[in-house]
Amino acid sequence: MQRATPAIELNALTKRYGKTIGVERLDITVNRGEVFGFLGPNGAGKTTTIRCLVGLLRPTSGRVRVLGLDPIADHLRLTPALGYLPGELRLYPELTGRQTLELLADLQGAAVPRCAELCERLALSDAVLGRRVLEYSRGMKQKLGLVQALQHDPELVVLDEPTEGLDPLVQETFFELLAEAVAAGRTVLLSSHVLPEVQRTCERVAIVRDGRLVTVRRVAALRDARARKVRLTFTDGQGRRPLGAAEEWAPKWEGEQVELLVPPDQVVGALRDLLTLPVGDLTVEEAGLDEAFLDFYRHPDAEDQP
Ligand SMILES: Nc1ncnc2c1ncn2[C@@H]1O[C@H](COP(=O)(O)OP(=O)(O)OP(=O)(O)O)[C@@H](O)[C@H]1O
Repeated sequence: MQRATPAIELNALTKRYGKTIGVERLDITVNRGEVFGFLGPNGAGKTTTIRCLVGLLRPTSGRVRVLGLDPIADHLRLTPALGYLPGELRLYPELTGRQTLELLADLQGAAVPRCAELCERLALSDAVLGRRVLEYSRGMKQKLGLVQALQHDPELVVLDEPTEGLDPLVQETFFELLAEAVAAGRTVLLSSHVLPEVQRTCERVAIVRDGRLVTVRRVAALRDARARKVRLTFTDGQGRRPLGAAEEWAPKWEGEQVELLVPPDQVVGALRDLLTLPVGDLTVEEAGLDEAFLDFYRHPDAEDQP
Protein backbone atom coordinates (compact mmCIF):
# COMPACT_ATOMS: atom_id res chain seq x y z
CA MET A 1 0.00 0.00 0.00
CA GLN A 2 1.39 3.42 -0.94
CA ARG A 3 1.56 5.33 2.36
CA ALA A 4 2.43 8.73 0.86
CA THR A 5 -0.80 9.01 -1.14
CA PRO A 6 -4.02 10.48 0.28
CA ALA A 7 -6.50 7.98 1.72
CA ILE A 8 -9.10 8.89 -0.91
CA GLU A 9 -8.77 10.85 -4.15
CA LEU A 10 -11.72 11.52 -6.40
CA ASN A 11 -11.07 13.45 -9.60
CA ALA A 12 -14.10 14.45 -11.67
CA LEU A 13 -15.93 11.34 -10.47
CA THR A 14 -19.11 10.89 -12.48
CA LYS A 15 -21.62 8.09 -12.17
CA ARG A 16 -24.80 8.02 -14.23
CA TYR A 17 -27.57 5.47 -14.06
CA GLY A 18 -28.86 5.71 -17.62
CA LYS A 19 -30.06 9.30 -17.78
CA THR A 20 -30.14 9.76 -14.00
CA ILE A 21 -27.14 11.48 -12.48
CA GLY A 22 -25.78 9.73 -9.39
CA VAL A 23 -22.79 12.07 -9.01
CA GLU A 24 -21.27 14.57 -11.43
CA ARG A 25 -17.59 15.63 -11.58
CA LEU A 26 -16.87 15.20 -7.91
CA ASP A 27 -13.40 16.27 -6.72
CA ILE A 28 -12.62 15.28 -3.14
CA THR A 29 -9.37 14.44 -1.35
CA VAL A 30 -9.38 12.84 2.09
CA ASN A 31 -6.05 12.86 3.89
CA ARG A 32 -4.63 9.97 5.87
CA GLY A 33 -5.67 10.03 9.51
CA GLU A 34 -8.63 12.31 8.88
CA VAL A 35 -12.26 11.85 9.89
CA PHE A 36 -14.12 13.20 6.92
CA GLY A 37 -17.86 13.81 6.83
CA PHE A 38 -19.96 13.39 3.77
CA LEU A 39 -23.22 15.24 4.11
CA GLY A 40 -26.19 15.77 1.88
CA PRO A 41 -29.94 15.40 1.65
CA ASN A 42 -31.64 12.23 0.40
CA GLY A 43 -30.63 11.37 -3.14
CA ALA A 44 -27.59 13.72 -3.08
CA GLY A 45 -25.18 11.01 -4.24
CA LYS A 46 -23.51 9.89 -1.00
CA THR A 47 -24.16 6.18 -1.42
CA THR A 48 -23.24 6.31 -5.11
CA THR A 49 -19.88 7.88 -4.24
CA ILE A 50 -19.24 5.37 -1.47
CA ARG A 51 -20.06 2.44 -3.75
CA CYS A 52 -17.55 3.78 -6.28
CA LEU A 53 -14.98 4.05 -3.49
CA VAL A 54 -15.34 0.50 -2.31
CA GLY A 55 -15.36 -0.96 -5.82
CA LEU A 56 -19.04 -1.95 -5.96
CA LEU A 57 -19.84 0.49 -8.77
CA ARG A 58 -17.81 1.32 -11.83
CA PRO A 59 -17.64 5.10 -12.44
CA THR A 60 -19.00 6.37 -15.74
CA SER A 61 -15.94 8.63 -15.90
CA GLY A 62 -13.34 10.21 -13.65
CA ARG A 63 -10.66 8.77 -11.44
CA VAL A 64 -10.95 7.09 -8.04
CA ARG A 65 -7.97 6.13 -5.88
CA VAL A 66 -8.35 4.58 -2.45
CA LEU A 67 -5.15 4.14 -0.44
CA GLY A 68 -3.40 4.74 -3.75
CA LEU A 69 -5.23 1.86 -5.45
CA ASP A 70 -7.97 1.50 -8.03
CA PRO A 71 -10.97 0.04 -6.15
CA ILE A 72 -11.97 -2.21 -9.05
CA ALA A 73 -8.67 -3.24 -10.66
CA ASP A 74 -6.91 -3.63 -7.28
CA HIS A 75 -9.91 -4.96 -5.36
CA LEU A 76 -8.12 -7.93 -3.83
CA ARG A 77 -5.26 -5.81 -2.52
CA LEU A 78 -7.57 -3.16 -1.20
CA THR A 79 -10.15 -5.31 0.59
CA PRO A 80 -8.06 -6.29 3.64
CA ALA A 81 -7.27 -2.60 4.26
CA LEU A 82 -10.85 -1.42 3.92
CA GLY A 83 -13.72 -1.54 6.42
CA TYR A 84 -17.13 -0.85 4.93
CA LEU A 85 -20.51 -0.49 6.52
CA PRO A 86 -23.19 -0.18 3.81
CA GLY A 87 -26.22 2.02 4.33
CA GLU A 88 -28.56 -0.87 3.70
CA LEU A 89 -26.93 -3.85 5.28
CA ARG A 90 -28.05 -7.09 3.61
CA LEU A 91 -27.11 -10.22 5.51
CA TYR A 92 -27.90 -13.89 5.01
CA PRO A 93 -30.88 -14.42 7.34
CA GLU A 94 -30.20 -18.15 7.89
CA LEU A 95 -26.65 -17.63 9.17
CA THR A 96 -25.97 -16.92 12.82
CA GLY A 97 -24.26 -13.68 13.82
CA ARG A 98 -21.03 -15.58 14.44
CA GLN A 99 -21.18 -17.31 11.04
CA THR A 100 -21.86 -13.95 9.40
CA LEU A 101 -18.75 -12.40 10.97
CA GLU A 102 -16.66 -15.41 9.94
CA LEU A 103 -17.92 -15.30 6.37
CA LEU A 104 -17.20 -11.58 6.09
CA ALA A 105 -13.73 -12.05 7.62
CA ASP A 106 -13.05 -14.63 4.86
CA LEU A 107 -14.14 -12.13 2.22
CA GLN A 108 -11.98 -9.43 3.82
CA GLY A 109 -9.04 -11.80 3.53
CA ALA A 110 -7.52 -10.54 6.76
CA ALA A 111 -7.06 -11.63 10.36
CA VAL A 112 -9.70 -10.21 12.71
CA PRO A 113 -7.80 -9.20 15.83
CA ARG A 114 -10.56 -6.93 17.12
CA CYS A 115 -13.60 -9.18 16.65
CA ALA A 116 -14.01 -10.42 20.23
CA GLU A 117 -13.35 -7.01 21.79
CA LEU A 118 -15.81 -5.25 19.49
CA CYS A 119 -18.55 -7.82 20.12
CA GLU A 120 -18.09 -7.36 23.84
CA ARG A 121 -18.16 -3.57 23.67
CA LEU A 122 -21.26 -3.57 21.48
CA ALA A 123 -22.98 -6.10 23.76
CA LEU A 124 -23.14 -8.87 21.18
CA SER A 125 -22.88 -11.78 23.60
CA ASP A 126 -22.10 -15.39 22.65
CA ALA A 127 -25.81 -16.15 23.07
CA VAL A 128 -26.76 -13.36 20.63
CA LEU A 129 -24.05 -14.35 18.15
CA GLY A 130 -25.36 -17.93 18.23
CA ARG A 131 -28.79 -16.82 17.01
CA ARG A 132 -29.75 -16.58 13.35
CA VAL A 133 -29.68 -13.10 11.83
CA LEU A 134 -33.35 -13.37 10.84
CA GLU A 135 -34.13 -13.14 14.57
CA TYR A 136 -32.06 -9.95 14.99
CA SER A 137 -33.56 -6.51 15.57
CA ARG A 138 -32.48 -3.68 13.29
CA GLY A 139 -30.08 -2.32 15.92
CA MET A 140 -28.51 -5.76 16.45
CA LYS A 141 -27.90 -6.08 12.71
CA GLN A 142 -26.34 -2.63 12.64
CA LYS A 143 -24.03 -3.60 15.53
CA LEU A 144 -22.98 -6.69 13.60
CA GLY A 145 -22.32 -4.39 10.64
CA LEU A 146 -20.06 -2.21 12.77
CA VAL A 147 -18.13 -5.20 14.10
CA GLN A 148 -17.47 -6.53 10.58
CA ALA A 149 -16.39 -3.06 9.40
CA LEU A 150 -13.80 -2.75 12.17
CA GLN A 151 -12.86 -6.32 13.10
CA HIS A 152 -9.78 -6.47 10.85
CA ASP A 153 -8.55 -3.06 12.10
CA PRO A 154 -8.55 -1.60 8.58
CA GLU A 155 -6.51 1.36 7.43
CA LEU A 156 -9.61 3.08 6.01
CA VAL A 157 -13.13 2.82 7.40
CA VAL A 158 -16.06 3.87 5.18
CA LEU A 159 -19.35 4.16 7.01
CA ASP A 160 -22.65 4.91 5.27
CA GLU A 161 -25.13 6.25 7.83
CA PRO A 162 -23.52 4.30 10.69
CA THR A 163 -25.76 5.33 13.58
CA GLU A 164 -29.04 4.41 11.90
CA GLY A 165 -31.00 2.21 14.27
CA LEU A 166 -28.53 2.44 17.17
CA ASP A 167 -29.85 3.42 20.60
CA PRO A 168 -28.13 6.38 22.37
CA LEU A 169 -25.96 4.14 24.56
CA VAL A 170 -24.64 2.19 21.59
CA GLN A 171 -24.12 5.44 19.71
CA GLU A 172 -21.82 6.56 22.53
CA THR A 173 -19.79 3.37 22.15
CA PHE A 174 -19.68 3.99 18.41
CA PHE A 175 -18.26 7.50 18.95
CA GLU A 176 -15.63 6.07 21.31
CA LEU A 177 -14.65 3.52 18.67
CA LEU A 178 -14.32 6.29 16.10
CA ALA A 179 -12.13 8.39 18.40
CA GLU A 180 -9.89 5.37 19.05
CA ALA A 181 -9.59 4.59 15.34
CA VAL A 182 -8.47 8.14 14.68
CA ALA A 183 -6.04 8.13 17.62
CA ALA A 184 -4.55 4.98 16.08
CA GLY A 185 -4.00 6.86 12.77
CA ARG A 186 -6.83 5.29 10.79
CA THR A 187 -8.86 7.27 8.24
CA VAL A 188 -12.64 7.43 8.47
CA LEU A 189 -15.19 8.56 5.89
CA LEU A 190 -18.61 8.93 7.40
CA SER A 191 -21.73 9.71 5.43
CA SER A 192 -24.67 11.18 7.23
CA HIS A 193 -27.55 13.55 7.14
CA VAL A 194 -27.42 13.91 10.91
CA LEU A 195 -25.49 17.13 11.39
CA PRO A 196 -24.60 16.90 15.12
CA GLU A 197 -23.02 13.52 14.43
CA VAL A 198 -20.73 15.06 11.83
CA GLN A 199 -20.07 18.14 13.93
CA ARG A 200 -18.97 15.94 16.80
CA THR A 201 -16.71 13.60 14.92
CA CYS A 202 -15.36 15.18 11.73
CA GLU A 203 -12.62 17.69 10.99
CA ARG A 204 -13.84 18.45 7.48
CA VAL A 205 -17.07 17.89 5.65
CA ALA A 206 -18.04 17.72 2.02
CA ILE A 207 -21.59 18.82 1.34
CA VAL A 208 -23.20 17.34 -1.75
CA ARG A 209 -26.52 18.11 -3.34
CA ASP A 210 -28.06 16.83 -6.59
CA GLY A 211 -24.92 14.81 -7.30
CA ARG A 212 -22.59 17.80 -7.11
CA LEU A 213 -20.15 19.07 -4.57
CA VAL A 214 -21.49 22.21 -2.88
CA THR A 215 -18.50 22.84 -0.64
CA VAL A 216 -15.71 21.24 1.39
CA ARG A 217 -15.19 22.95 4.74
CA ARG A 218 -13.63 22.58 8.10
CA VAL A 219 -16.42 21.98 10.58
CA ALA A 220 -15.06 24.90 12.65
CA ALA A 221 -15.26 27.23 9.62
CA LEU A 222 -18.78 26.12 8.91
CA ARG A 223 -19.63 27.13 12.45
CA ASP A 224 -18.00 30.58 12.04
CA ALA A 225 -19.71 31.28 8.72
CA ARG A 226 -23.13 30.50 10.07
CA ALA A 227 -25.91 33.00 9.75
CA ARG A 228 -27.15 35.29 12.52
CA LYS A 229 -30.68 34.84 13.69
CA VAL A 230 -32.26 38.30 13.85
CA ARG A 231 -35.55 38.52 15.75
CA LEU A 232 -37.63 41.69 15.66
CA THR A 233 -40.84 42.51 17.48
CA PHE A 234 -43.04 45.24 16.03
CA THR A 235 -45.00 47.64 18.21
CA ASP A 236 -47.78 48.93 15.96
CA GLY A 237 -50.03 45.84 16.17
CA GLN A 238 -50.13 45.41 12.39
CA GLY A 239 -48.42 42.02 12.31
CA ARG A 240 -47.04 40.63 9.06
CA ARG A 241 -45.85 43.23 6.55
CA PRO A 242 -43.46 43.46 3.58
CA LEU A 243 -39.83 43.76 4.70
CA GLY A 244 -38.32 45.13 1.50
CA ALA A 245 -34.84 43.79 0.76
CA ALA A 246 -34.95 41.70 3.96
CA GLU A 247 -37.56 39.42 2.35
CA GLU A 248 -34.49 37.64 0.95
CA TRP A 249 -33.67 36.27 4.40
CA ALA A 250 -36.62 33.88 4.57
CA PRO A 251 -38.69 35.74 7.22
CA LYS A 252 -40.64 33.53 9.60
CA TRP A 253 -43.58 35.37 11.16
CA GLU A 254 -45.31 34.71 14.44
CA GLY A 255 -47.80 37.46 15.33
CA GLU A 256 -45.83 40.65 15.81
CA GLN A 257 -42.50 38.85 15.75
CA VAL A 258 -40.36 37.96 12.76
CA GLU A 259 -37.19 35.89 12.58
CA LEU A 260 -34.61 36.18 9.77
CA LEU A 261 -31.43 34.25 9.01
CA VAL A 262 -28.87 36.79 7.81
CA PRO A 263 -25.27 36.09 6.70
CA PRO A 264 -22.84 37.58 9.29
CA ASP A 265 -21.40 40.23 6.96
CA GLN A 266 -24.84 41.57 6.07
CA VAL A 267 -26.37 41.92 9.52
CA VAL A 268 -25.50 45.62 9.98
CA GLY A 269 -26.92 46.62 6.58
CA ALA A 270 -30.07 44.56 7.16
CA LEU A 271 -30.62 46.18 10.57
CA ARG A 272 -30.09 49.67 9.19
CA ASP A 273 -33.05 49.09 6.84
CA LEU A 274 -35.22 47.19 9.28
CA LEU A 275 -34.89 49.72 12.08
CA THR A 276 -36.68 52.33 9.97
CA LEU A 277 -39.80 50.24 10.80
CA PRO A 278 -41.59 50.49 14.20
CA VAL A 279 -39.48 47.90 16.02
CA GLY A 280 -39.87 47.57 19.81
CA ASP A 281 -37.49 44.73 20.54
CA LEU A 282 -34.50 43.20 18.79
CA THR A 283 -32.23 40.19 19.40
CA VAL A 284 -29.34 38.91 17.29
CA GLU A 285 -27.80 35.50 17.94
CA GLU A 286 -25.77 32.91 16.08
CA ALA A 287 -27.90 30.45 14.19
CA GLY A 288 -27.53 26.77 15.05
CA LEU A 289 -25.12 24.78 12.94
CA ASP A 290 -28.00 22.87 11.44
CA GLU A 291 -29.49 26.13 10.16
CA ALA A 292 -26.13 27.07 8.62
CA PHE A 293 -26.09 23.66 7.01
CA LEU A 294 -29.59 24.08 5.59
CA ASP A 295 -28.42 27.35 4.13
CA PHE A 296 -25.84 25.48 2.06
CA TYR A 297 -28.62 23.32 0.73
CA ARG A 298 -30.65 26.35 -0.26
CA HIS A 299 -27.97 28.53 -1.89
CA PRO A 300 -26.31 26.66 -4.76
CA ASP A 301 -23.80 29.50 -5.18
CA ALA A 302 -22.40 29.50 -1.63
CA GLU A 303 -18.70 30.12 -2.16
CA ASP A 304 -16.15 27.33 -1.88
CA GLN A 305 -13.47 27.55 0.80
CA PRO A 306 -11.78 24.28 1.62
N1 LIG B 1 -29.38 1.77 -8.90
C1 LIG B 1 -29.84 2.98 -9.27
N2 LIG B 1 -30.51 3.15 -10.43
C2 LIG B 1 -30.95 4.37 -10.83
N3 LIG B 1 -30.76 5.51 -10.13
C3 LIG B 1 -30.10 5.40 -8.95
C4 LIG B 1 -29.62 4.14 -8.47
N4 LIG B 1 -28.99 4.37 -7.27
C5 LIG B 1 -29.10 5.70 -7.03
N5 LIG B 1 -29.77 6.31 -8.04
C6 LIG B 1 -30.03 7.76 -8.15
O1 LIG B 1 -28.82 8.47 -7.96
C7 LIG B 1 -29.02 9.64 -7.18
C8 LIG B 1 -28.13 9.58 -5.95
O2 LIG B 1 -28.57 8.53 -5.08
P1 LIG B 1 -27.75 8.05 -3.80
O3 LIG B 1 -28.38 6.78 -3.31
O4 LIG B 1 -26.32 8.02 -4.13
O5 LIG B 1 -28.04 9.25 -2.78
P2 LIG B 1 -27.76 9.38 -1.20
O6 LIG B 1 -27.12 10.71 -1.01
O7 LIG B 1 -27.01 8.19 -0.71
O8 LIG B 1 -29.24 9.40 -0.61
P3 LIG B 1 -29.83 8.89 0.81
O9 LIG B 1 -29.41 9.88 1.85
O10 LIG B 1 -31.30 8.96 0.53
O11 LIG B 1 -29.33 7.50 1.03
C9 LIG B 1 -30.51 9.68 -6.88
O12 LIG B 1 -31.13 10.50 -7.83
C10 LIG B 1 -30.96 8.24 -7.05
O13 LIG B 1 -32.30 8.18 -7.49
